[in-house]
Parts: sequence; C-alpha cells; structure tokens
Amino acid sequence: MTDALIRVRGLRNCFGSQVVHEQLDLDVMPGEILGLVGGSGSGKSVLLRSIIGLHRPDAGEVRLWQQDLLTLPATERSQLERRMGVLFQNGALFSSLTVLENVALPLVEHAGLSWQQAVKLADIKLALAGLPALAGHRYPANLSGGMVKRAALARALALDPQVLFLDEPTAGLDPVSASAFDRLLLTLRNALDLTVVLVTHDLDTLYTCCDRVAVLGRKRVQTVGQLTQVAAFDDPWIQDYFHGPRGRAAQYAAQGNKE
Ligand SMILES: Nc1ncnc2c1ncn2[C@@H]1O[C@H](COP(=O)(O)OP(=O)(O)OP(=O)(O)O)[C@@H](O)[C@H]1O
Repeated sequence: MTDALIRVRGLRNCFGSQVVHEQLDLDVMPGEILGLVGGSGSGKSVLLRSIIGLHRPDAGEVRLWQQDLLTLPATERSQLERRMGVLFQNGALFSSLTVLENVALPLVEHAGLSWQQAVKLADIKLALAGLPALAGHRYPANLSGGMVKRAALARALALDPQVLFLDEPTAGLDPVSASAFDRLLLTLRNALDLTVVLVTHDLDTLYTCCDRVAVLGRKRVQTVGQLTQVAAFDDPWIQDYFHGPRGRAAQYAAQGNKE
C-alpha cells in the first residue's frame, strides 16, 4: 500500500480551556484532492495550520513525507516548506506590491533568482493560474475576487510545490467564478501531479474536485472517504449538510456535468 504523504496521529489542540482537537487522526495520500469539511468552529483551519507547521499542537504528531516539521533543523524545515504551497482564506497578498511582484517575491527570497528572472517566471505562473498578463501589473485592490484568488494561487504555485493547501478557495466568489476555479484546480492537479488539501464549505467544490472528503466534528475526523460513503454516514450534521437543499442541488449539478 502507498504511504500517506501527510500523516496526522493523536492530534490535540487547545486554546485555554477550549479543546479543539482530541485524538485526531488523518492520512492524505499522494496525488489526491482531499476536502476538509465541518461545521463552523470545528477546527478545519487550525488543522490546516497544524499540518503546515504554523501551529504547534499540544500533543500528537504530524508527518509530511515521513518527517516532523517541528523537530527538523531550520535548513531541512525550509526545504520541506518549499514543497508546500499555501493559499489562505483572504489570499494574503501584499497590497503594496503588484500581482506580478507578489508572485515574483518568493522566487527571489526562496529560490535565489534575480528579480529579472523571477518576474519572467512569475509571468508564467500567472498564466498557469489563468490570469491575463495585464493583471500582473495591477495591485490586488484593483482585481476582482476571482482574480485575487487566481493571483494567490499563482503565488502558492511559485516554488513548484508538490502539495497545495487551500483554505476556502471559492469563498466569496460568484458561482461562475467558483466553478471556473474548481475546474482550474482539477486541471492543475492533473497536469502538475499535485496533492491538494482544501478546506471548504462549498458543496460544488466537493462534488467537482475532491477524491476524498474528511468531515471534522466532535474534535476529530468523524469520517473520511469517497463522497458517497461520507454522505451516507449516520450523523445529523453530515445528513443535513449533504442531503439538505444545498447538498441536493450540488449533487444534481455534479450529475448533470457528468452526463
Ligand atoms: N489563535 C486562536 N486563539 C484562540 N482560539 C482560536 C484560535 N484559532 C482558532 N481558535 C478557535 O478554535 C476553534 C476552531 O477554529 P477554526 O478557525 O479552525 O474553525 P473552522 O472549522 O475553520 O471554522 P470556520 O468554518 O468558521 O472557518 C474556534 O472556536 C476558534 O475560535
């Protein structure tokens, strides 16, 4: 059997007396798109931050490529971090830099390219994320929501990561832009052989993109598997989420797209 690319075991996360995760286990397999869903406050973002090493868990272990980021020496840690691309909820672009500069910056800082080389490569990354070249010369504030997401995706792809972490990539997008983003993600995963972990509330994204879905609840992963298995899981939140009006609409839309 293939080894998990990301392996989380016995994770515990607390904020003061609030226990967010307790004995949480999760595996992410190479090449898959795994969707993380769960009610508001169930700890999806904290889990993502724990996996990428931005949050130190109170207990348990997170391994990426069999290694624990938090115990690695700085150089090895940064080598591993270069293999990960992250798109945060609000895009997190520098507002004082143009889009092109935002994408070029990690190439200068982490790949040692000259500014000229970085800008050339950044242009290619923008195209990869489906942005017209002209958009590169704009500031983030002058782009539409969909374009900001694409710019943030281009930056996440700057260093040719093997794993992409996306926190609610389609939040705030209109349905047309959201579904274009979903299709782009699928295309990129297939073309670049990426592994993707994405936090989402968007049922259409789950139906369109995800190979497997993990549902967080009661401080751990309630169930994980293919969408049909997960949707059949006997839990009130899951039943409501997948079989409520929005869940049914997403399912019909996905069936329609496959016909
Ligand atoms: N830095 C922090 N300090 C204190 N509490 C925090 C911190 N970060 C997260 N929490 C708490 O941990 C819980 C889980 O937060 P998290 O953001 O992971 O939820 P989520 O499932 O991503 O929610 P949503 O779907 O609403 O974005 C929440 O109750 C939140 O208030």
